[in-house]
Amino acid sequence: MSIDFPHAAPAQRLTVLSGPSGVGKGSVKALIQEYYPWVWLSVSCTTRQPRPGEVDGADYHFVSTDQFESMIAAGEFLEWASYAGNLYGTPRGPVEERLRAGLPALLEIELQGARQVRRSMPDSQLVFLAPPSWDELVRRLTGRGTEDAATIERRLKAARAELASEAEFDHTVTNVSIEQAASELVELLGSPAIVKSGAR
Ligand SMILES: Nc1ncnc2c1ncn2[C@@H]1O[C@H](COP(=O)(O)OP(=O)(O)OP(=O)(O)O)[C@@H](O)[C@H]1O
Ligand SMILES: Nc1nc2c(ncn2[C@@H]2O[C@H](COP(=O)(O)O)[C@@H](O)[C@H]2O)c(=O)[nH]1
Repeated sequence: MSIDFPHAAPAQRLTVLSGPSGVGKGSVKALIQEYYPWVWLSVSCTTRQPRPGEVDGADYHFVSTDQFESMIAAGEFLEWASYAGNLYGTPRGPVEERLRAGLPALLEIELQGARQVRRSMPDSQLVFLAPPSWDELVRRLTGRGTEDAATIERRLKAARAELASEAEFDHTVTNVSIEQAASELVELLGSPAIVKSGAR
């Protein structure tokens, strides 16, 4: 069944969540998946090795560098970037399908990718997830315990540039608590779209 109200939800647009490594993007995303299941999240491709507990196809599509490069050549990415020694990209098809159906979509990506989306889809809204302080960011990134010292150093170097880019974003959400940040982000996504037939 398809319902067409005269004042149906406006055409949905893409929302991009970005912010420095360790700020809590993944944590906010996980809470949104659990408590706001109507929010659709893109699953990225990456050449990085899975962390313990990460599931292929759910957290990421873990691919080889050859596979990733073939996807670039075939134009399969909406955006992609090299970040801290690995490649990351958003598969174009699922996002475009979602937006064509008039449903909101959320990407969690780093700064270079956010800039590409801004250029190719100027209608998208860019949300910056900020840490309460630099010291807290360092604490979160090191406390996660998933990267070695050299990788943490690389990510903190990138974080300085990412923090300096905040003014390029449409909105800032400060991640004081995961629940508060998730709720502010969901507010920015707008109310759940009217679900059309066949779309979830
Ligand atoms: N509001 C918060 N308060 C305290 N700790 C937090 C908060 N948000 C996230 N954390 C913790 O900070 C660490 C980093 O969080 P997370 O992995 O979600 O960051 P990220 O932005 O996704 O990082 P990356 O970009 O490197 O993947 C985790 O150990 C997480 O539990
Ligand atoms: N440009 C893109 N960046 C992405 C994508 N998927 C994730 N990311 C970002 O990469 C870093 C590192 O992630 P991690 O899981 O290795 O810690 C982080 O900032 C992610 O937001 C993507 O498809 N494109």
